[in-house]
Amino acid sequence: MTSASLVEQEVGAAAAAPTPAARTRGLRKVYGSTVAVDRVDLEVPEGAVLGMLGPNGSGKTTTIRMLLGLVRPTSGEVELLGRPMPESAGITLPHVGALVEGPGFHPFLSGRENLRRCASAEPLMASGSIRGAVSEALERVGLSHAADRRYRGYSLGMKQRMGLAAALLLPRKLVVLDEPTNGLDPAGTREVRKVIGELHAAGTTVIVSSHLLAEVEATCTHVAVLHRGSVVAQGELDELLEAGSPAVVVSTPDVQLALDSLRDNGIGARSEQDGLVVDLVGTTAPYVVRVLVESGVAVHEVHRRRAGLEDLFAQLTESEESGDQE
Ligand SMILES: Nc1ncnc2c1ncn2[C@@H]1O[C@H](COP(=O)(O)OP(=O)(O)OP(=O)(O)O)[C@@H](O)[C@H]1O
Repeated sequence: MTSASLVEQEVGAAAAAPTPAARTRGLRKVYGSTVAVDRVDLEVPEGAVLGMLGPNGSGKTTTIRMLLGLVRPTSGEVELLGRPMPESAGITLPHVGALVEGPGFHPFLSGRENLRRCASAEPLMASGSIRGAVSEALERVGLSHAADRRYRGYSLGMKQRMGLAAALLLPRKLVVLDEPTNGLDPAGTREVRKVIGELHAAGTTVIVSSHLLAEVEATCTHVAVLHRGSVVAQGELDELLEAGSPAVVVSTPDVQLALDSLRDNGIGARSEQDGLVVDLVGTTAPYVVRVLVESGVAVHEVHRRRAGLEDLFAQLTESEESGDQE
């Protein structure tokens, strides 16, 4: 291959690299003596559903606010849809739907009237589409029945649904939801899950912060775990779960014999509901099976155990002197 064609190939590869929907570099926010966010390098691929996880006070909301240009970083950079924030807010934000704390609806207007006001303020909304878009958004979040009641009388969950409806008024490239299931009943939580699934299917990138690990595990393709203002893990959910605490589950009637022989060989194991869980730290599955078989243990089945998000989260955030501000 000539050097010219090599250069062409490299240029082509660089041009083909997709721009992340959101990216931060060295993001930091300090409030007085509190470092709310520190050295955060976040990368949210286009089309991903990224779950932002972290204990209370770990910096999720502050990071989201900086992404949206609502809070100016002390230092570091934010790019949203390939453009710097907050400088490009005017161009970028019409393509971004956001549910963040305190959406500021008018208490004496109905839900429908409030959403009409939001819709008329949307630069990309054609005035002839407002009526239909508002009804559709109300329907999607399950608020149609209460649409003509005053916002003031809405419950916390209904107010949360209104915020979500405002984020969904238009097709967006990116939707950012800060704790969208806060205050919602189980039906509301299921609806949020459904909405996230629909957004994902339509190719919209979603960033969602949550305390509900099961929700994140069920809805997200990627996760970023924050701890004390810093990202301690991020990437594809499946890959992170594969990498976390490798173990195999062994089905055997000879549990005690198995535990004894593994212990004698320096291998960690414990009996759990679904079988004998053997840690693969410093050992391999074939070696474990050999030890068991040579000790006379009847091995009926062996399968790899994937760590749950809850285990991974605990490993990452319950460090030594973890003084989390719960
Ligand atoms: N406006 C502010 N002024 C002073 N301190 C702030 C401000 N906003 C956030 N903080 C502090 O920054 C840290 C991170 O807060 P943040 O709200 O980003 O965390 P979080 O992960 O969203 O928490 P939670 O899960 O409780 O909502 C906390 O110590 C918080 O007290």
